[in-house]
Amino acid sequence: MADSKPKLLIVEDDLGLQKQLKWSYENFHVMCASNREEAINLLRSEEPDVVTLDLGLPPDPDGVSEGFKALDEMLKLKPDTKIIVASGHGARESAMKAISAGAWDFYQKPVDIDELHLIVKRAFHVRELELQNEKSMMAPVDGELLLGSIITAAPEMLKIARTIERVASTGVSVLLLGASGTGKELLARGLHDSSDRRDKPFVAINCGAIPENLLESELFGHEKGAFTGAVKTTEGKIELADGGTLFLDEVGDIPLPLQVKLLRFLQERVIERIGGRKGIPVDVRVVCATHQNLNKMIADQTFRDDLFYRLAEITVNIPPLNERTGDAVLLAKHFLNRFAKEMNPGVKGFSAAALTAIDQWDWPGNVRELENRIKRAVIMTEGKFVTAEDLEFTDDDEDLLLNLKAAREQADRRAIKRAISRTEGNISNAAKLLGISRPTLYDLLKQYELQV
Ligand SMILES: Nc1ncnc2c1ncn2[C@@H]1O[C@H](COP(=O)(O)OP(=O)(O)OP(=O)(O)O)[C@@H](O)[C@H]1O
Repeated sequence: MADSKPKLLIVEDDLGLQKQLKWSYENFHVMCASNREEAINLLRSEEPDVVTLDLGLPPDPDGVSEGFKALDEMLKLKPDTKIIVASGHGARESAMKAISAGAWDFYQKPVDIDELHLIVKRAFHVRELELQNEKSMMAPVDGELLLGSIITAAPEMLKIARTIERVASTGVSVLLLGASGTGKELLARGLHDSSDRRDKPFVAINCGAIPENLLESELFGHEKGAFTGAVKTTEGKIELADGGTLFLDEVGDIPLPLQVKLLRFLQERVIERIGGRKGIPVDVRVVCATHQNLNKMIADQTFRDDLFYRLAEITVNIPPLNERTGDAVLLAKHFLNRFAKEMNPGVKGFSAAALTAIDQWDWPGNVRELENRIKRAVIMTEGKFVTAEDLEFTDDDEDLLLNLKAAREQADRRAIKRAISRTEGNISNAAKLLGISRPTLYDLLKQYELQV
């Protein structure tokens, strides 16, 4: 009968110990090998996820050469196998060497069955997380792709996408309101791509990034010789968008005199280049965005209300990333997938702690911040899994944690990590430093998915 229990391979030449170990693992499908050859055969045929490996195997039972050969061969055959090596008393050096050769963990002989049990269970647990992570990385995100390129599963965003789709083929002007990095430009492009103007240009201009004295020429263009430096006639963004969509980002930054000129264009649909004498008819759909409060600007008379009504026939409020349930993690996986493919193919996913941190972070810079953090982490990480440290969440951000439980967890994690690094990975001493028992420390390591 097929056994669906996780598979554990015990490589041990002491048959008495082999039997004793076999009996102690009821929850796993245990198989045993007494030498390297048997071990490799079982690895090939059974593909166990976790292996415990005694380094002292025949024909070199008192040395470590045969054990290291077995370790190397197994990792070459199946690199994701979690191999836990046993080292003789005082053989810390070979244990370290094994870790640097790719072993997952080590334990010291004589065997403490309970301790080994915890190490084995943790290895299975991590392997399972890796598998889940890999599976979700492979899953296509198309189901969550809206308007061609917007990734979301949050009901608020689904509603926005539906609104945009619905207004896309009408001619109405759309104003997108949202903080920086929330995806305003992406939505504007989505609107263009869903409209019947999709085969014509989509032209974006960030009105806040262009000095006031150049903005008019950027928008309306200029004739040769219109001003010093105007060496040739240049079309403005409005003209370049003819037939298509013009995206005016940070529209609240347009100075008042230019607001008048823009309003005139929207009424008459004709532009005049700077220094030009003839009107040029232009057919564009205008989509605007801003992070500013235009109603307040209207009250302060820094934004014209007649222009506002022209630009904002429909207003869409885009929520910040931290108000879109589940989206931070969804987007993080998407970006990791993309950047890993482009820049660091060895990266397979996030550690569980990193995912928790992503979920809890406030994301003041919204999707742009998320994208940048993930990109940096994928480039910098040294392992297969991006950790919370790789993402550079700093200490001052504690107050952004979700609740007291999360704050306690973070404090626990820090104290445990510190104790472990101070005792150079010695669990017994780390437990003493922390004033807890060794099994409690193992439980915590498991609970927080920390690696020694
Ligand atoms: N839902 C999303 N799915 C995938 N990528 C996204 C999403 N939202 C934003 N992005 C990406 O995040 C980055 C920032 O988005 P975008 O430039 O559209 O934001 P914005 O609100 O226009 O920012 P700003 O106001 O600062 O100009 C872009 O690289 C964009 O592709």
